[in-house]
Amino acid sequence: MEKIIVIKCGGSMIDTLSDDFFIAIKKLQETGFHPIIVHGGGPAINELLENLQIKTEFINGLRKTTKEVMEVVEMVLSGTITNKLVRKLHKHGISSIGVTGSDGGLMYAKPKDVENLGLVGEITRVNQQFLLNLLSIGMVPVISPIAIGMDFEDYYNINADTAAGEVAVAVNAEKVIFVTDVPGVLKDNEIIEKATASEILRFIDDGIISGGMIPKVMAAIHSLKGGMKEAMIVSGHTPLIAGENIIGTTIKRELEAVK
Ligand SMILES: Nc1ncnc2c1ncn2[C@@H]1O[C@H](COP(=O)(O)OP(=O)(O)O)[C@@H](O)[C@H]1O
Ligand SMILES: CC(=O)N[C@@H](CCC(=O)OP(=O)(O)O)C(=O)O
Repeated sequence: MEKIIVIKCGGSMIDTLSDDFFIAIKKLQETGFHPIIVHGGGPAINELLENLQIKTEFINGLRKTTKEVMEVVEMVLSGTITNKLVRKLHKHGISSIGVTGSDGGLMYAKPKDVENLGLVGEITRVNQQFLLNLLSIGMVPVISPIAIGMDFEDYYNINADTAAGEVAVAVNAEKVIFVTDVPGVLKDNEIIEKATASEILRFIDDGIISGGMIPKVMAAIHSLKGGMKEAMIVSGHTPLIAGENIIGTTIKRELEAVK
């Protein structure tokens, strides 16, 4: 299937997404694109953990996930946030369906580093056909980044940027767009409009890119290596289909970027 766009909605801005965002998704569909949404929800998970007085900590941008934390992560991501997004999409006339890694065996994972990160997973397989089937009937899949273990019992917390990158590679997407709370990758408060993978890696080394921006750019680089043409990082307040004038950071493969 052609013209698949993976859109990752960061938890940092899910509650402030404007009608324009959903109108843009509708327009994408009307112009022949097949959007897939992968969502995060870090801030909402933090809030519920705090209310429940469960301690949480991040190691290199990943949440150390005990069994107790995992229950909250699944509750917030696959319960509250997926359904919130699906309702908003339907309100804007977009047929959508919320799925987690368990649905249709969508995403399998193995532990990334049990000792230090507990139930944080590394995706081992994405069921591409399941997603293509949903797209072929005009559905927008809204994916919660929880994956299942090969034993069908364990389940894992996946960083949503990483999940979006893996989904993009699996369905051979044209593009992945990371929608977040900043207007792109910033350097000295200015948006870096275009960058290659190697420039991005240098920005990480130099400390220009840090924290939550790291999994985004790493997922972008992973999907470019997997064959995708370009990845973008944009603000949730930027109209997604402003064509050539879309404001944000575009990351391309090396050869294309120098053209
Ligand atoms: N160079 C950079 N440019 C822009 N944002 C950056 C940069 N380095 C670190 N960040 C941080 O990354 C954050 C976005 O990541 P994150 O908070 O995880 O958002 P989301 O919930 O959308 O995934 C920004 O709010 C900013 O604090
Ligand atoms: C392993 C890991 O860190 N998982 C994330 C999943 C949600 C997420 O990635 O949300 P954002 O996109 O809002 O950051 C977490 O537990 O917060």
